[in-house]
Amino acid sequence: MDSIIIRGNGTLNGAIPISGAKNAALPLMIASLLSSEPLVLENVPRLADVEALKDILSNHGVDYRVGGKRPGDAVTTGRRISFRAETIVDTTAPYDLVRKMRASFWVIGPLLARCGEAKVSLPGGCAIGTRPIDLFIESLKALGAEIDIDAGYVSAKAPNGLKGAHYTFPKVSVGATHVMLMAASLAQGDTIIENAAREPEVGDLATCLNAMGAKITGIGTSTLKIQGVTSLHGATHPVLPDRIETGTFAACVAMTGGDVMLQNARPELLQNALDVLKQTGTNVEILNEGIRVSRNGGDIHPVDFTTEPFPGFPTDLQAQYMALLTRAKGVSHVKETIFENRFMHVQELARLGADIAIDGQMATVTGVERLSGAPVMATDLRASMSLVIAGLVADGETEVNRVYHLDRGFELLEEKLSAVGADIKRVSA
Ligand SMILES: CC(=O)N[C@H]1[C@@H](OP(=O)(O)OP(=O)(O)OC[C@H]2O[C@@H](n3ccc(=O)[nH]c3=O)[C@H](O)[C@@H]2O)O[C@H](CO)[C@@H](O)[C@@H]1O
Ligand SMILES: C=C(OP(=O)(O)O)C(=O)O
Repeated sequence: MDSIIIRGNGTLNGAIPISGAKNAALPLMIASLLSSEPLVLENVPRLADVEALKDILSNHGVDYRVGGKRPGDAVTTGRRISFRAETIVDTTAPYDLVRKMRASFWVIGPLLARCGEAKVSLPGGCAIGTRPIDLFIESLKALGAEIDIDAGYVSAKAPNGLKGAHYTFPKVSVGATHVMLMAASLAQGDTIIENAAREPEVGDLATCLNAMGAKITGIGTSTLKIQGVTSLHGATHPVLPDRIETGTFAACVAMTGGDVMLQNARPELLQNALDVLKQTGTNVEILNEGIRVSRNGGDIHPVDFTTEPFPGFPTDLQAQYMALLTRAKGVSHVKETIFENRFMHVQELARLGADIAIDGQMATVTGVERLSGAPVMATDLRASMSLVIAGLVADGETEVNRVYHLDRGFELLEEKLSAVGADIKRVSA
């Protein structure tokens, strides 16, 4: 099995191109199930999750073609992929395919809306909490679906089509909002979704659906209004830049010091996280080309933050920022409110010399003078990345195992970090 070897070796300098967002690309790809015409996505990142979803969509009858980048496109890493679901050949998403990735469960929305039925295995995904599906079930029932859960599968039926409804989510859910948006786009009549997730990836999906002929208003707010239409057509849509990758590389530079331009990054997608970064003493400059992050010596200041739904601090950056704070001059507090089990990186950061105490949802991070390299492994994607960040300044060699987690969500990780001066390489055992 591959591992990543990092040697702490000083500052990072240069430029890193930001890829298309994993968490936008996945629901956009799933939206291709809603139309018999091609949905062309640009700037699709090369990630294990994208590959896994291609297999799942193929099983339903989606034909995909990978094209080159657009002429003149500044992004060198993304791809243009055309997805076409001319006919849906199978409305079942089997366990073997769905277990690899949580988002694959979301096919339930478009399959149900287009075919009147779907049978989807209960999902897998990052081991960060129990991750129930009650909000999906309740919101689809509000649209008139009949739902049955048996033998690890959710079977949904709407033989006479879905009907528009007024539904208020009792809790903000990104995935359940994606699914309800897709389902309501092809429902009869109007739907109002209240307490919808406002994450930029939800807005990206809604914008793409509108380009396909959907009628969605309120994009970017917590109230989405959808006028159902009878069919959707093809469209071309660029995947949003990855705000989590942006925040992650920003944390790398804050950790090592140096000066890096995050090309194509968009500050409005992670304002809260950039504000927290500034409080650590890191410079953040917004330029036409992207976001420039620099820190020239001096201490990392301690800071307190709490994860919250957008526009709050994203849970998907919690582990990476915690890694940064392990080297702060003083005590920081990190509160995780989205997932109940998202401190799995703490134990591994401790192996590198970090001083972190956990009490329920709160982690107290006491900065240390020095981290020292060791073999480590994490149980999820962002946790793995926190170990890479710590490894960038640790003395000696840090070996991060279970690299398949990183491959789910960080495109060309070693290439991008090596290009700005990090000593990082992948080795096969
Ligand atoms: C592929 C993708 O985009 N994944 C992101 C998505 O995950 P995902 O869409 O799975 O996360 P949700 O927003 O649904 O989860 C938020 C909270 O709601 C709870 N919940 C969710 C659904 C449900 O039916 N019942 C319920 O109780 C979850 O357990 C969690 O506590 O948003 C998360 C929160 O920003 C991110 O960390 C993930 O990276
Ligand atoms: C938690 C994540 O992904 P997933 O929802 O696919 O598990 C993530 O991207 O950090």
